[in-house]
Amino acid sequence: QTPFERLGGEQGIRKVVSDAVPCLATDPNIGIFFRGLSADSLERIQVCLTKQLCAAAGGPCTFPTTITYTSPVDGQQRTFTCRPMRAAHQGMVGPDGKGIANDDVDSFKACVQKSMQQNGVPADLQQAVLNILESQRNDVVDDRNK
Ligand code: HEM
Repeated sequence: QTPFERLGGEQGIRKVVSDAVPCLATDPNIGIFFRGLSADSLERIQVCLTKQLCAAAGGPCTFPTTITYTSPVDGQQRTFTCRPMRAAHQGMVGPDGKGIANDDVDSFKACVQKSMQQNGVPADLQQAVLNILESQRNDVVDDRNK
């Protein structure tokens, strides 16, 4: 079985991603970034992150890719092209005027891990997913914070 299959396919991954959102939105470190997002942006991130984890875990997805998602605002279908991690995260400005820092990535990973624990994902599989996230640290952390 691939990690993708063990995670319960795209549906299982989406569940883990969705269940991480309350943690992301209330995290003292990075919550402010997520609370400011429109409902549409929040939905897009979830679909894009699901596709990315699907691809990296051996599933039948590609990333970056164009997604179709249902807008939580009006229920209409929209398309959006998920960007590469560097393009999506560099230059973001938080309340302190700075971009994403190393400990922000730690907080992000902690929220995804908490969600995996809640969803009963086995420890070795949790580690595999965390490794996928970790491998993108350099693209996600703002160059100004290095
Ligand atoms: C390894 C860690 C991370 C991964 C894999 C990841 C993944 C993603 C993905 C797939 C998207 C959507 C791409 C797109 O908009 O085209 C996204 C967007 C975003 N990410 Fe991350 N992310 C990570 C870390 C972080 C951290 C630490 C923050 C902290 C604030 C963050 C904040 C955001 C925000 C605010 C957006 C929305 C950007 C927008 O709508 O313009 N991400 N992320």
